[in-house]
Amino acid sequence: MTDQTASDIIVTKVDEAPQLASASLLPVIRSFAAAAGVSVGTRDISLAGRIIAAFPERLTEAQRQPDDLADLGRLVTLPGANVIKLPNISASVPQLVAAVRELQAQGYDLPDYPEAPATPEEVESRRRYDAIKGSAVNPVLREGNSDRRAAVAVKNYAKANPHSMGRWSADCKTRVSTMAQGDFRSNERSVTLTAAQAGKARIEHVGLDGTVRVLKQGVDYPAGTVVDATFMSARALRAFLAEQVDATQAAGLLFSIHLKATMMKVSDPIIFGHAVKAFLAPVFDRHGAAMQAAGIDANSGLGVMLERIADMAGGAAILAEIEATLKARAPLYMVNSDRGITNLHVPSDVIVDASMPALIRAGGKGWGPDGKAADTNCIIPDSSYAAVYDETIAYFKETGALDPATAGTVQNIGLMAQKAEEYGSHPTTFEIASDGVVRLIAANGDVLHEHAVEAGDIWRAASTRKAAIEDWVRLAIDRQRAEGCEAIFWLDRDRPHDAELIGYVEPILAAAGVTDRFAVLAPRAATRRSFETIRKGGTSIAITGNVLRDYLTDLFPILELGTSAKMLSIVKLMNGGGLFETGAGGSAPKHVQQLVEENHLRWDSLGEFCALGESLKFLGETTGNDKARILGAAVDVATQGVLDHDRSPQGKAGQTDNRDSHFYFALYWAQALATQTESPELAARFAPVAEALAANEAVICAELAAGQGSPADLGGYYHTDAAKTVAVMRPSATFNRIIG
Ligand SMILES: NC(=O)C1=CN([C@@H]2O[C@H](COP(=O)(O)OP(=O)(O)OC[C@H]3O[C@@H](n4cnc5c(N)ncnc54)[C@H](OP(=O)(O)O)[C@@H]3O)[C@@H](O)[C@H]2O)C=CC1
Ligand SMILES: O=C(O)CCC(=O)C(=O)O
Ligand SMILES: [Mg+2]
Repeated sequence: MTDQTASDIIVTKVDEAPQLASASLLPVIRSFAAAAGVSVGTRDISLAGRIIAAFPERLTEAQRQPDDLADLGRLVTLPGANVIKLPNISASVPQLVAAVRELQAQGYDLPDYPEAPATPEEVESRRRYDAIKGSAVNPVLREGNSDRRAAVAVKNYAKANPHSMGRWSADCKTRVSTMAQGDFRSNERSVTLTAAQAGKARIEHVGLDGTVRVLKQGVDYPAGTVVDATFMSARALRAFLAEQVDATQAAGLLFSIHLKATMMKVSDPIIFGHAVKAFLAPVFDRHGAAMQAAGIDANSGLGVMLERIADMAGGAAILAEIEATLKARAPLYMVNSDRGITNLHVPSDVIVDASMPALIRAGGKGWGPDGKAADTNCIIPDSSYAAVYDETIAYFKETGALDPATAGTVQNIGLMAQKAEEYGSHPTTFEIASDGVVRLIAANGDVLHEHAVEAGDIWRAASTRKAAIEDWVRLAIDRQRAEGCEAIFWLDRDRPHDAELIGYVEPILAAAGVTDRFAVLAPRAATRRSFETIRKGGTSIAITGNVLRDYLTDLFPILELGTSAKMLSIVKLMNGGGLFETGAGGSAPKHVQQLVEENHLRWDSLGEFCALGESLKFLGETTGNDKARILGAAVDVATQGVLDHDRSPQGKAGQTDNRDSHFYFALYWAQALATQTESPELAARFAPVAEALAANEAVICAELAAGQGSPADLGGYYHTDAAKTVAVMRPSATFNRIIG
């Protein structure tokens, strides 16, 4: 087989809830896979693992870890790649700092995260930490476009067992507020590169006095690349936010801001910082300079700010002013009202793809400081995609909530490969230092884009490669052919970038003779059409760019299935391999908190089961290992069994949890293998396993339940203690013995 460095399948080691779940599930997978001669390796892409790998020279031999992310980034470009990717933390600065502190406390001699690097050593540490920050993993691994949908069994289960939905009342005042001018959408320019313009481009800033400063050079754009440039005007953003602070209060709504500070790791923390400053404007007017001198950065959020101010001379007075300002303003949308954590505390606590659907599912309600649900002003500064949520809310106000018992489904084909579009733009995003002009200049000297900018503006270039676009359209054609249903390219002819994409899409559809099977609609119209289709029980394929891939694969699943954790998420790698993502959601920090408090893990591994089935079947196809294929088909049966018998985790201690669901998954998997007839050898091997698991069900369940209800010790959060984690996640000696 190809170079997977000796393993047939690689499973990523990640963070938080999915990592805890892996501690229980991976031994089952390894044990079963061995029967088909399939080896399952791991690569550590956790936040802690990536931090450790970045500072080998400061660590002991025993502490050091190789750079597994770099290794995986190489693997996914090989034809034989077969990777199961679990969700990992895309760290905001407060998360990164917390992880570093935890590792330091465990004896790792890591440098502090330098907020304001001064010495050459600090500049170097900051450079290494910046590479770890934000969404640093997904763009590296996603060497292909994405196909996310609910497996038929999962969708049918959701219809038969509909989750709760909040009610929409006609007088609901919840709304989306977005900028009308000066934002990324309004300033966008786009061009498709000619062969003459291909090569290494550069980005430069020309000051008002004519001084030229190169912001970035050697940006490699092959011919046919769609190259965009745009900027968010800081002046327009400040005016917009100030207006929203007042308008929210006048309308009697909760103030909320929804960004993607993780994936958009350069631009969105800055925008978040502007929101913190706008909300606390009186405090920043009076103490802004003093706070800045004390190294306080609003971009990291109110949480860190409050800690730091408490340490400042005269801090108590500033804290009192913050409290008074918060009282005088509109109430804030809360992350955790019991603990007083607001929307403005941490930039990565409210992430638009998950936060907006949760609010919409709740009937347009957010949580206020009083712990009660209330109508909310949802501020999404950039208007590029805000219309999707605005239209969704308008639609539900008109028609009432979606009924998951009868709703159809929206699948997604997402343009993601080769760091496509905005989600690949971090290295070419800049907070502008002074007024002037920013130019993007092609290798041949052509000025591709030019913008007059002011200090503080956020300028960025994004690119989308021809090969990635063509692959995406082909994937859409295949998917539409397989489903025979409505298929919509969510592209806006009036948006410069989308117009360039349409320039690719339409000729490819025409050449394939399938033009009539596809519609091209701007996001607002596509949103309405898709909801109308699924309300009638139909299926629609949303063919979208990278950002809408992310947003829609939480929005529709959360409304249709109650969660995006159950999504099938396949990335056909462009060089022939397969990347199987688990679910479409994140790493659920709230679940870890619950495990630590009461030893109940409500993480649902259904996404992992779906990914595992696909990965094994793919391995069977690509290597001719028929047993792997049979193992994969049996995974699908087991997944169905977990659903049919209601063995998915539930919310409260004492109910079925993640570990219980893994036992039942193993039981049904073994039974499916024991009863299949294609491989008598596998049947013979698994018959006694199935028998032993079934015979010991009561004992195993009792052993799994024994610790529930009391606190669990993992020996860490970002870097848990391996032995303690195993003890917590594999508490059934009987189950372990049978699997082992
Ligand atoms: N692919 C990736 O690598 C991704 C990583 N992330 C990262 O994840 C972290 C958290 O992001 P956040 O936006 O809070 O989103 P999450 O998806 O982690 O959490 C939102 C909520 O979704 C529910 N949920 C998600 N997954 C599951 C599951 N498998 N089983 C049961 N419920 C689930 C939980 O609801 P409830 O609490 O009601 O049970 C959870 O609180 C961030 O660090 C972010 O960067 C985010 C998205 C994708
Ligand atoms: O990489 C990230 O930060 C988040 C990815 C994500 O939300 C998604 O792919 O749906
Ligand atoms: Mg997402």
